[in-house]
Amino acid sequence: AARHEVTLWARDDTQAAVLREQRENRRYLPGIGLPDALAVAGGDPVALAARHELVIVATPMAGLRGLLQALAGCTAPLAWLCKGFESTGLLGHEVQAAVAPRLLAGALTGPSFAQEVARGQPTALVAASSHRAVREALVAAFHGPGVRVYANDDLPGAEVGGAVKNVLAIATGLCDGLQLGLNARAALVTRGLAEMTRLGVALGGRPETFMGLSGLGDLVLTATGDLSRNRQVGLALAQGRTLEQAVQSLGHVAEGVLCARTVVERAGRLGVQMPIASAVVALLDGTLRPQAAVQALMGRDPAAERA
Ligand SMILES: NC(=O)C1=CN([C@@H]2O[C@H](COP(=O)(O)OP(=O)(O)OC[C@H]3O[C@@H](n4cnc5c(N)ncnc54)[C@H](O)[C@@H]3O)[C@@H](O)[C@H]2O)C=CC1
Ligand SMILES: O=C(CO)COP(=O)(O)O
Repeated sequence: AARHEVTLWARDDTQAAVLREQRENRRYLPGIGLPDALAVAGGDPVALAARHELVIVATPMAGLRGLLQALAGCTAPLAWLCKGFESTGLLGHEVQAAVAPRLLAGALTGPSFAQEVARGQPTALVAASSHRAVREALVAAFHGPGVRVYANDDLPGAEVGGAVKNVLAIATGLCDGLQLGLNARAALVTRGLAEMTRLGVALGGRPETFMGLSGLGDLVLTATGDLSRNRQVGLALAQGRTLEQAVQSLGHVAEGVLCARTVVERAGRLGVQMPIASAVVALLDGTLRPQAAVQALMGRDPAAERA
């Protein structure tokens, strides 16, 4: 908003009025004032999008389909921020191909806790899209003193990284909550990266994407940073809380909880092995206790180290 004319759109008109009056999102981003220059609107998103040069969709995965459907005729470049698989089993670009194939679209992703971005702390992101116009619009809008934006045309790879790291952050939260040690955490992150890469390549991503900001970068941030909601779920489960309690006390979306099963099912259909993600599914289901999950992962047969 310091460099461009920006409108924040809220799907609920009452909420838009509250944001306009309080200049703060007290429920979801407390303590961070909205810049004076930022306009806040409710109403029709289609008419609003038609008056802007770039559209950013900042819903959870569950809200992406509806908004893309509404904005299907939009001619401005559009990018979503959500990271996960939809409950149908689709990634964001697959949802878009189904409901709004003509959009010039992509994802803005990478290691970026919202609170730190909002405070202007240094952050590096990835503008992922097969469309050059989208990559360039995202770099032009966001690249600046506080944010570096790298362009990548591998949208499937960037999306798999953002989705799978959430599931792996639940595992590392559990690992740390159970005090299994720093060796165990490093092993989980590294072998988790191998799982992410295997699935991502099978879904059309390029191997090097997983070594970049949207893969390794976001995995390191989310698996080790206590601001992560997915990691917090793992920590809460380690304290003996039920999944319901862990999710309720969070008060925010934890996409890894919602898509862990989908990740493992899609991997299964492609013949991709994901032992850590599978253990997370069993832990979330309550069919495996944490100690049994550790034994199961450590008891696997020896294997050659490769992705
Ligand atoms: N918070 C963070 O640091 C980051 C979050 N993300 C991703 O962005 C997405 C949203 O995350 P947050 O805003 O942090 O979650 P949040 O739980 O803090 O806020 C969710 C927001 O989405 C709205 N919402 C909920 N269901 C909706 C629906 N069906 N349709 C439209 N809007 C809906 C809520 O009213 C609320 O404003 C997630 O996919 C998350 O993985 C990505 C990068 C960083
Ligand atoms: O994606 C994120 C940081 O890049 C936020 O992760 P959480 O959703 O686990 O908080």
